[in-house]
Amino acid sequence: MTTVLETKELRREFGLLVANDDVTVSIDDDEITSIIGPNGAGKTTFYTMLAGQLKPTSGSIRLRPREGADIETDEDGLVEITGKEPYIINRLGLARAYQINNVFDGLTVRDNIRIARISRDGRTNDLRAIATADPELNEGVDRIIELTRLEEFADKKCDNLSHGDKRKVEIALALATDPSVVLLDEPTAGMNATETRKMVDLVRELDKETDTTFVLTEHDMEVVLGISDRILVLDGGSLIAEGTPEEVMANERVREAYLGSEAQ
Ligand SMILES: Nc1ncnc2c1ncn2[C@@H]1O[C@H](COP(=O)(O)OP(=O)(O)OP(=O)(O)O)[C@@H](O)[C@H]1O
Repeated sequence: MTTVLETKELRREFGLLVANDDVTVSIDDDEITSIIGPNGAGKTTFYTMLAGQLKPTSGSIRLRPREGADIETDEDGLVEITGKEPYIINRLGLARAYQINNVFDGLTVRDNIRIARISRDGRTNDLRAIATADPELNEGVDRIIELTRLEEFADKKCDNLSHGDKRKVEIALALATDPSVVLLDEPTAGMNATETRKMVDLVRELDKETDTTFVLTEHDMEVVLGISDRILVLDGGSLIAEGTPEEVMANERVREAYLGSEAQ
C-alpha cells in the first residue's frame, strides 16, 4: 500500500465560513476512494484545492508524481503541490476529469486525446507533433482509446457523441497525461441506468489495468457503494468518517449527517 495523495490539516475559509476545516486524509494507490457528503459539505472545495484551482487558507497537499516526472521527491516519494498552479499539478501527475465538458467538440476523439497527451510534456505549441504522425505519440493515444473503449468513436467528432461517451472522453483526456491520480467529478451524473453501470465497470477496469489511482465524488450512493474500496465523508467542512463502505454505512454520525431521514 503506497500513499499517492495526502492532505494535512487542509483548510479553506470564505470569510467567516469554513468550507474545509483542517482536513487530513491519505489516499492509497490500491484503493478507489470516494469522497461523499451532503450538499455544501465541502467536497468541491476540497477537490478544487487538490487540483490547484483554489488556494488553501492553510495546510498542505502532497502528491506521488507520475512516472517520468522530472522532479525530486521527499523521503516518502511525494512532492508538495500546495498552492501550485493547476497546469504544474497536472504535469506532476494529478488530473481532474470534469463534470462540465472539457472536450473540444469540433475535434475528433483521437485529436482531443493527442492534444491532452502533448500537454503532458508541455508541448502544446508543438503543432507539428499534433499534425504529423509521431509514432510514440500515436501509440500512447491508441492505448488510451483502447483502455477507455472508445475505438468505435475514435475518428468521430466529439459533438456527435452521447453524454455517456463524452464522459468517457473526459476520462481519456485525464489519462492522456499518465497521471498517478485522477479526480473524477460525479462520473455518472446525468446518466441512465445502463450508462451508469458501464461507467462503474469502466472505472473499476481502468483501476486494474493502469497505474493510476481513482478518486471520485459522487451523489449516487448505489454507485459509491458499488465502486469504492474506501469512502471519506465530509460534513460541514470536516472529515467525519472514513473506512470501507460497510464501516461508513454503519457509522452513526454518517447516517445522521449524510443520510438524514433516509437512515431512519
Ligand atoms: N467561492 C465561494 N465563496 C463563498 N462560499 C463558497 C464558495 N465556494 C463554496 N462556498 C461555500 O463553501 C461550502 C462548501 O461548498 P462546496 O461547494 O465545497 O460543497 P459541496 O460538498 O461540493 O456541495 P455540493 O454537493 O452541493 O456540490 C458551502 O457552504 C458553500 O456555500
